[in-house]
Amino acid sequence: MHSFDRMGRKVHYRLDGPEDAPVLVLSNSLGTDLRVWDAFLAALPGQWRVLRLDKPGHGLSDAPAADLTIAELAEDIAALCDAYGLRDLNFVGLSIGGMIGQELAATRPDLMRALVLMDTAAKIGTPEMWTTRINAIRENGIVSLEAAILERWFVPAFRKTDQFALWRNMLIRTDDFGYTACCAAIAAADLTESTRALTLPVMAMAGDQDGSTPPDLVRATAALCNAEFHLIENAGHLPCVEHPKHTAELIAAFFNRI
Ligand SMILES: O=C(O)CC1=CCC(=O)O1
Repeated sequence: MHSFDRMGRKVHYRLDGPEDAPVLVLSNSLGTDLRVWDAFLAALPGQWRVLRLDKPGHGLSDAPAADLTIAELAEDIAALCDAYGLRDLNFVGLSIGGMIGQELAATRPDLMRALVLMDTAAKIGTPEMWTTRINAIRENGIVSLEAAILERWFVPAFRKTDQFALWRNMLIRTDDFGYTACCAAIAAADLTESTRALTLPVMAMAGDQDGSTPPDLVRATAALCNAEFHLIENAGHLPCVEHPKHTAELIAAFFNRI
């Protein structure tokens, strides 16, 4: 368990695996912490030096003092990579984590080797949609939206498993301000032009039942940067949780092939 200081707030991160292994960076979605990758990592073929971190107000990281931007969230990762001398990143970004990956690929191409966009897009939703969500959370807390969020995250069969209650706990224990600060970052971001200009290898995937970033939205972002696209069947917004083995094998094969 480690932390580093960024603009007066502590960022929780983990760096695991052999120092000489290829570097894998895993960037989480809104309302999840770095445990969203646990089953995926257990199923991942090969050896990797794995960096994971909690966004502000998520997991064990301090909440931010103000709204965030995707650029600031990307700088958190870049600062950590610079501090450790991590280069040639194989980056997997889930949802807002994928926006952070697109931003990093555009602004710090010296760091990046390849990018996987998991259930994400160059632009997610509309500013009005995010403002509605932010206001609802400010008034009534994240608990007031949990049912709708969890329906987008998981398919009905997964919502009947024992695990489901634990993922719900992760979501509702997210700091309300940390969550809305990240919503504000998504609301303000349109990465279409910078993603269109990317030249690194990109693979995209989406759960067939993802209610947050539906397959057609992810396909459209994949088309911007000539990414191959994979549809994950019987999956919602978090296919690394619902199908850890399948997604881990697809991603390892991509990083090993390019
Ligand atoms: O709709 C949700 O809550 C899921 C989501 C959208 C962006 C993100 O990171 O997660």
